[in-house]
Amino acid sequence: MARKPLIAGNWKMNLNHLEAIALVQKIAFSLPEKYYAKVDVAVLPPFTDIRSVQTLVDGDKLLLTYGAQDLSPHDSGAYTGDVSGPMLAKLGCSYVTVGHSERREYHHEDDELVSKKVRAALKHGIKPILCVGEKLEVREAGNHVDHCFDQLIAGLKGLKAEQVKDVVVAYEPVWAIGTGKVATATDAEEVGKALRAALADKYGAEVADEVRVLYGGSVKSGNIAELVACDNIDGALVGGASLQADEFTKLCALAAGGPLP
Ligand SMILES: O=C(CO)COP(=O)(O)O
Repeated sequence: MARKPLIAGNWKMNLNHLEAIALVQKIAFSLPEKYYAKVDVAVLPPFTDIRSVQTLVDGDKLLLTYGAQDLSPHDSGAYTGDVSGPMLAKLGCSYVTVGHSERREYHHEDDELVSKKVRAALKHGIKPILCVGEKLEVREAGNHVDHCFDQLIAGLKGLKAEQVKDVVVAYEPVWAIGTGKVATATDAEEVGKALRAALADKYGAEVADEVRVLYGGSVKSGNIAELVACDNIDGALVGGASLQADEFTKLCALAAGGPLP
């Protein structure tokens, strides 16, 4: 089955709402609509920008989608500082990253919490982008596939096969994030293939065939083509390069199979 690639720009803690509007306008201006038939494009701004992005996307009927970088496992209540699935759904979010390595590291999120967040997203019709990936020492010990497998299975805990189809998986080796060190296409495909095999094993071949597996970690216009050419890599979760309109547009066009606009 041909899966439509997804390019999702994880802005992390960058750009205020005015800068967000400017960036989305530039992307919309420079990526002609015809490309969206071949690639899904999403931006994942900080919470404070989402309303502005929603207004722009709705007002100008843009084909670009958007989402958030985190959500609470709870729907509402006394959870100071948190933002819930219903709030994000009301803002029209299509995606939310869950279990990003930066949240696992700086906010001590464990697999149990990650799986609750995955379920919270699905409950409110938002596709979770479940991030998995190993640190350098795990890779050097040769345990990267097992590590990602464990994070995947734990993150999907409690889901029915039908729900798993709506999950996007992102393989992001921690050592490749923001370092300029990209995993080779062979490295990405090795893990992508193993994760899809794990999905087939647990949820059936039909489900495994539908789930998009992205690669993330120093993705740029110069390496996206070889990554999406891999059988089991269906797009990218892009950090730094998603903050520059020209670079992000190029990346999306190349993921769509080109030519450059
Ligand atoms: O963490 C990432 C995306 O979620 C990757 O970040 P970079 O593309 O900046 O390496």
